[in-house]
Amino acid sequence: MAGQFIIECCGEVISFEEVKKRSQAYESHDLKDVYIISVDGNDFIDSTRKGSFARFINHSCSPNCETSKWIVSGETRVGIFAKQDISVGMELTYEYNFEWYYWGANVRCLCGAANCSLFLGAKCRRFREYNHVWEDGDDRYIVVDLPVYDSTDDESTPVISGTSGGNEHTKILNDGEGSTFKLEPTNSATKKSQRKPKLKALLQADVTNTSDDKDEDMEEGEAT
Ligand SMILES: C[S@@+](CC[C@H](N)C(=O)[O-])C[C@H]1O[C@@H](n2cnc3c(N)ncnc32)[C@H](O)[C@@H]1O
Repeated sequence: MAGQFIIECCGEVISFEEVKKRSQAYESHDLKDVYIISVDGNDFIDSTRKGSFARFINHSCSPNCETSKWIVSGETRVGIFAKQDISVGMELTYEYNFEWYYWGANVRCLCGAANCSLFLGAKCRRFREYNHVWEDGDDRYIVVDLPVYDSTDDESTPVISGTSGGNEHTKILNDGEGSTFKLEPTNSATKKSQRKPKLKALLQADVTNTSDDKDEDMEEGEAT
């Protein structure tokens, strides 16, 4: 049912400084998936090593769920809520609003939506600045020669530091732009000089709906 609470995003609550350290560590372990959500730019939820099942929800450009921040007993919590009626067996998805803090391999979006942006984070400013060339008098982008990571290439789940079921993350930030655009693969000679891929993007909860002082129990307990 639309508006229904589904699950809380739980994990380790960490600072941006810690996000940077962990992102580098995850990168060094060749962990490609991102499991870090920005709560407010200061606090981040990292569910790479521990967290709720929300960590397994994939992104879609046409999602059936959305994230929402709630203040519960003075503490900011992030929940996943249904945007529409969802039938049993349907995959849950939400819009990641990926943002890039560092340049890295681009992740091809596999959501399959008609309005798909083709790459995770394709709407954010840094992605566009790095990957696209503006055409004169045109507001479209041209995708240049990009390293692409396809998450379906991963056959096994990485293990981090002796923990089981480890996953990877890096970071994010919302773009706040939300413009629609078209991407055109090309081998254009206008390609920018290739920068060495370092870290990748982070993902942030869509925090458009903050509900204050709701003493709602979101069932999953406190973030660890
Ligand atoms: C929070 S995890 C989602 C769960 C992850 N797919 C898993 O199996 O553990 C986020 C990562 O999943 C992958 N992912 C999520 N949505 C995707 C999409 N629409 N297209 C491609 N990869 C996606 C990306 O690698 C992303 O960094």
